[in-house]
Amino acid sequence: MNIQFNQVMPFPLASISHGTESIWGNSAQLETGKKILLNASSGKGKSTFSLTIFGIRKDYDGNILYNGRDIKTFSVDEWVEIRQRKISTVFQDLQLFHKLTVAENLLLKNQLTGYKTESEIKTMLAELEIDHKWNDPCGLLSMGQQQRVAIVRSLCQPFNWLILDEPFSHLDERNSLRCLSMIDAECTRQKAGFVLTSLDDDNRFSYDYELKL
Ligand SMILES: Nc1ncnc2c1ncn2[C@@H]1O[C@H](COP(=O)(O)OP(=O)(O)OP(=O)(O)O)[C@@H](O)[C@H]1O
Repeated sequence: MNIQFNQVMPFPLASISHGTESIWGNSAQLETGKKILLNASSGKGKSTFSLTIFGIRKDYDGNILYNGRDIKTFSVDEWVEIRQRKISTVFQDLQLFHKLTVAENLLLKNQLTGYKTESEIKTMLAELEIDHKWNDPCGLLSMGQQQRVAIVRSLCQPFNWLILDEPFSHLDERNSLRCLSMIDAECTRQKAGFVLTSLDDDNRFSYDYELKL
């Protein structure tokens, strides 16, 4: 699924200056299957980008097209289908249910499409060294552990695009690399692309290209 940004300018960002390379106010293409770094300093709109592309924020001029269709024209049912099968996300606030256990958070998501088996989900947790938290409420996990749960949850569905908003901000280098490798493997398996937003350049991975805000 191609995603096209045409002269998109979120209202809160209209009054600050953006470089000629910025997505904001220009044209930009997210090409099917590409692995993209979106690098921008604090306050330039990384979270705004993630919420806008997912149809949660609509306060912008210009338009965003999925395969040529303006996302502002999608019905509620179409958004349900897109969010279950086309685009997966890890937002900065993670959006985990704090009172539910790790198992409940993951299985609740997974049962929408039955994409993974329980054993596959446990294997992913084990690879990220949080399988021992299976029965613990998410609210009692450290922020880095919660980030890892949210990353695993984002992989428990089919998708064409994975949007990750600063997903490693609480993770050490070793865990960041493990997560990156898991994300890369799942995207490759699904022939999907991802956009990973970051405050800095990231030389740990060979991204297909970089976008700026
Ligand atoms: N819902 C909103 N209504 C009005 N202004 C907003 C809204 N959300 C964000 N902003 C403003 O838009 C600008 C960009 O915010 P955003 O959170 O997208 O930046 P960011 O690049 O993700 O920042 P950080 O790296 O610090 O997380 C900020 O000035 C913020 O105050």
